[in-house]
Amino acid sequence: MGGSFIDDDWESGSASHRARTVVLVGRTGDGKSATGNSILGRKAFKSMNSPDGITSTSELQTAVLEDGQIINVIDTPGLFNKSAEPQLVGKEIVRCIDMAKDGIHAVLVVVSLSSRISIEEAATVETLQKLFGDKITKYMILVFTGGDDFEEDEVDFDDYLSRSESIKGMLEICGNRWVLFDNKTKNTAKKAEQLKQLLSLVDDVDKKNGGKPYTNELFVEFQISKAAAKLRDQAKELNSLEGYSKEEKIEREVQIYQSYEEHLARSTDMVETKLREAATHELEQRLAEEQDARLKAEQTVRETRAKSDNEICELRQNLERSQRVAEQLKKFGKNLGCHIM
Ligand SMILES: Nc1nc2c(ncn2[C@@H]2O[C@H](COP(=O)(O)OP(=O)(O)OP(=O)(O)O)[C@@H](O)[C@H]2O)c(=O)[nH]1
Repeated sequence: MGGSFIDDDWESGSASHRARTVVLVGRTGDGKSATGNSILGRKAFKSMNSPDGITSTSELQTAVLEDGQIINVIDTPGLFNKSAEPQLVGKEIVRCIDMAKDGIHAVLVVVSLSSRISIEEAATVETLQKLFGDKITKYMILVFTGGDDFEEDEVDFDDYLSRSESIKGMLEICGNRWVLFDNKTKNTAKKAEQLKQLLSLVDDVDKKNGGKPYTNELFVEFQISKAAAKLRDQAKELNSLEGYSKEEKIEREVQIYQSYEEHLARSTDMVETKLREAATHELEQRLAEEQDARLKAEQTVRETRAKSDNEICELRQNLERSQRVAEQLKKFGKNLGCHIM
């Protein structure tokens, strides 16, 4: 795991040499690790091509780009897969926050074009929004992987984007910031161009957010737990301090350790609670949609039944009318002396 490389230029706002941290999120297998490797210019993250390629825990890697910019890239497991356990997701998010330390400059939502873009991809964006608030959407950039497949099929990409309701929804949330990536290309000019486009979007995000990376109360809570961790480490030095009894040193060490554990547990609890709220909200929303659909279906059945009742009634009236006419005709025929069936 690397660190965050904030240097002196950071405060003065010089974009050229300050470190920026981007986080890759998305469904398992959508190309997060491959995109991370394209950004870093080396095979730093294991991609699915390798036998143990499924990312199981978040990882940070750093690169110095050609123009001297330092970029920290955090690769994450499929945090928002439907099967993901909230408890594990909570721990992973806390781990990410630990790695991002000073905040996140952009959230790269990776979406593969080779699989059908589904509700699950849209859910990634929505869950992030529910978990971290609307503010996070100002940092989001959609990265579509599988650009090579698109070129082969000669499909117009803008047209493709406008045809999918899921994509349109995601684009709207992400402020229409997107880039198409081909992680398979060997063409150096193409590699450089797609990276340039992505970094330019990161620049836009940075400017729009006044150069402030994303942080929230979780980061604050985590910073406190980090401070407590520092104290815990310092506690080891207590032994060398003069003027304290052995009991006092042990008591202080226990206090410091507990403080660290409590803050860490609080950060994890906060994430878990938020995740559960998001899941409950989603469930409630789905139930409401289902109820709505059921009510509409019942209404349609009622209307259809009422319509058919009317039709039956009308048919019956027509039949009675025809019978009456037939009776009259019969009488009329008798009067005339001919036989009508
Ligand atoms: N053709 C093509 N394949 C890609 C592209 N990007 C990624 N892939 C492939 O998609 C598969 C999944 O890529 P990964 O980078 O491992 O996906 P991931 O999202 O990191 O998956 P996890 O680590 O399991 O969460 C691999 O076989 C990649 O080679 C791309 O732009 N084009």
